[in-house]
Amino acid sequence: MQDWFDVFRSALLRRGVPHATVRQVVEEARAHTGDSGEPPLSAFGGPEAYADAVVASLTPTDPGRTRAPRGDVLLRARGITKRFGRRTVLRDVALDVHAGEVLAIVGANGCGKSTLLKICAGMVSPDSGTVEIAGRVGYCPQDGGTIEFLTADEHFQLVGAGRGLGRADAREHGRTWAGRLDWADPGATQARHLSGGTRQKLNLTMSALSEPDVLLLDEPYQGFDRGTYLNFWDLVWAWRDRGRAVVVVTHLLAELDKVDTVLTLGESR
Ligand SMILES: Nc1ncnc2c1ncn2[C@@H]1O[C@H](COP(=O)(O)OP(=O)(O)OP(=O)(O)O)[C@@H](O)[C@H]1O
Repeated sequence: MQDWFDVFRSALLRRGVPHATVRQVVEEARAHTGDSGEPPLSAFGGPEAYADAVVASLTPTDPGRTRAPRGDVLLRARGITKRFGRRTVLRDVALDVHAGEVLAIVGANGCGKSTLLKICAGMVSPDSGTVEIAGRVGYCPQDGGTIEFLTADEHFQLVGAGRGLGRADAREHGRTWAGRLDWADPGATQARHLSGGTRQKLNLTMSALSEPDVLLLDEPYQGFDRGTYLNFWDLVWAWRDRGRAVVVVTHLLAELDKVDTVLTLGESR
């Protein structure tokens, strides 16, 4: 039987996608399934339909399409350079994200997407450059971020305390956000017993719970089933419509029609 990625590659070439782009898209799809362990058929659906979605996302969107009006810049980064040892991962990167804007960071594996997000979140220091944030920041990591022996409710209480919520209020807010991600009963299960996708729901719920002005999301949908994945984008658009600035690191080029702005690392914006 032909490999899913071979069929996908042929489907993209048949649709006239340039070879270099096909290579990048296939590599990114492979990386996504490699990271999540999910088979490509369940992650992306059929290769022909996914090729259609990728082609649609690569086609310039209708400029008349309605977008929420943009407000002030809530996240501004300038001259961000980061080296690990002798390798320069980020060189002079600049970024503006406005209130009411969703920006995607894309690029090849290892180009520094997660590093840039951590620098914006204040978790990693750049070698040079500045980050200015207006308001509160929420950060959802690609993995980790939960505490093994705490229950979901205890996570909500911990994060809620940071914004002055009492325990009961924090639990209620957390459960409401979890419900929007199809997670009906977060309650008393310790994080170590949650599936990978449910841990990501916990991470995302904690990011939302702090009611941030700027949301930094590092491939937050790993392990989500299709319904939760769609709910995730509804949430992102609801945040945008409420004037939040949202940054999503993604491997999936078919998502790019869901965002307002794309920053491709390694190229100018
Ligand atoms: N703490 C660290 N120490 C040394 N090298 C690091 C560290 N963090 C990241 N790197 C390296 O920096 C490069 C960029 O990593 P980063 O995780 O930011 O890339 P990415 O674009 O998010 O990758 P992916 O698409 O695979 O998630 C990689 O080569 C990685 O190995």
